[in-house]
Amino acid sequence: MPALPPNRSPIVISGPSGVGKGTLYNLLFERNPETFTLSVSHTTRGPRPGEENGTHYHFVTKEGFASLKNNGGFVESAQFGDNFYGTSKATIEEQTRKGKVVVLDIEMEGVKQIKASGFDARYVFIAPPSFEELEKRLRGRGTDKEESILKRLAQAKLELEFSKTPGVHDKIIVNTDLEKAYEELVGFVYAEPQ
Ligand SMILES: Nc1ncnc2c1ncn2[C@@H]1O[C@H](COP(=O)(O)OP(=O)(O)OP(=O)(O)O)[C@@H](O)[C@H]1O
Repeated sequence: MPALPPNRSPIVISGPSGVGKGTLYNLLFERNPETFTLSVSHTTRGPRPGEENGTHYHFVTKEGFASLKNNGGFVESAQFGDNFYGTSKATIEEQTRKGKVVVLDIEMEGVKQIKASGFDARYVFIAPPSFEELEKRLRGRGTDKEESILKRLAQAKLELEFSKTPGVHDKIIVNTDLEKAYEELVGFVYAEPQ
């Protein structure tokens, strides 16, 4: 595998919760540590124990966040509960300048925003082999309460529907077998620019 893919534009990975996005891109990082990096988001929520500013998130005040947003500094942003989250253009540009291919893990509304912003990226959707298998993975992961699992499954229906919109994603990978899905992702990421 060459050290750097010929196309270095950021990769936006989306797909329903529990489909295996994190599992897949973590393999990409583990196996190619010099090449890829996960985009670091901004958030107004406070750091949890062990979280470092600049590594897990850029922790900012609500005022700081609002000012960045008003200046068009985010390619996408969202509010969850009382907290704001966003992906800053400057952060991605800085990580790209350091020679890394930036991977972004973005949910559906964020993908719509990024696409609307005209941001130059490659869009990959990770799909489950079936809805039943998605539910099995979410339950098998053992990290979510029943209420959260039901919410994620309801949202998954919308995401799967959206993924059928022509022209939104450059690549759709069905994550049936993890190694095969990984190979497909690598094949796409290292492909020559069209
Ligand atoms: N191909 C696969 N076959 C079977 N299980 C898988 C496969 N890929 C991932 N999994 C498992 O599915 C579960 C969900 O994976 P993961 O946490 O990576 O999903 P995610 O899409 O990143 O979810 P979220 O958006 O909620 O962070 C994990 O327990 C993971 O080990």
